[in-house]
Amino acid sequence: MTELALQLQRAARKALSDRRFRHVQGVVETAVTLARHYHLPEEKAELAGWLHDLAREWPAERLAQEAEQIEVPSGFATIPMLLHGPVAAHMGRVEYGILDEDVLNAVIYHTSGRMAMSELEKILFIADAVEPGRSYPGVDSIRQLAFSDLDSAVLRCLESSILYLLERGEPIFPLTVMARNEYLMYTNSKPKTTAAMPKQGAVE
Ligand SMILES: Nc1ncnc2c1ncn2[C@@H]1O[C@H](COP(=O)(O)OP(=O)(O)O)[C@@H](O)[C@H]1O
Repeated sequence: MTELALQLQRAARKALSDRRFRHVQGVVETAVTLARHYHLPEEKAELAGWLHDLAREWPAERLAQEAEQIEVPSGFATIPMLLHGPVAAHMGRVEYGILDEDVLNAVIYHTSGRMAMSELEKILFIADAVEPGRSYPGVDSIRQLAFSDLDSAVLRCLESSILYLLERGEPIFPLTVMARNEYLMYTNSKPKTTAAMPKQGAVE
């Protein structure tokens, strides 16, 4: 593990409850495994994993206050819980000197997803949804799908997330819907994989 990864791991340990820290460990493990599988830089996947939830346990008011001081992509502030990604990316930049835009974007969009995600963004997005601690209908088939077809796995994660939000009567960030439509179109236009498509399921 690099010194920077170690620093971020310690920061996550300090900032998060035991339960959430275990989730973050699971995300790192899953993201690094996926990166290795797809021949992507494992070190970036690890950094993004340790960083992504650093502000996840901040109260909504603190996130909203912080978001006024920093640059946040448009629309995020309308759903305060989504701000934990952009806030963590800002911390990565100013407190830990992470300047890699791909790592920072993966962290910014790890909850919402977005259209045209980079491979690293997709990996963190999927890892957050399917790390070993996650349990919801369909999660096992998304886990398998992630190793054969990243885009289809992204689509299933987006749809699970949308279903979960609908069932709970929560607002849905428009970027998530736009991403779902794009990945739907994209995966429909690709030759079908043999991997089993999961049933609908909600992200916890
Ligand atoms: N695409 C989205 N649009 C709107 N709200 C969302 C979206 N994704 C997540 N949320 C909200 O943000 C909260 C935190 O999401 P997330 O970080 O994925 O949760 P978790 O604690 O399970 O990792 C969710 O419980 C939900 O209320």
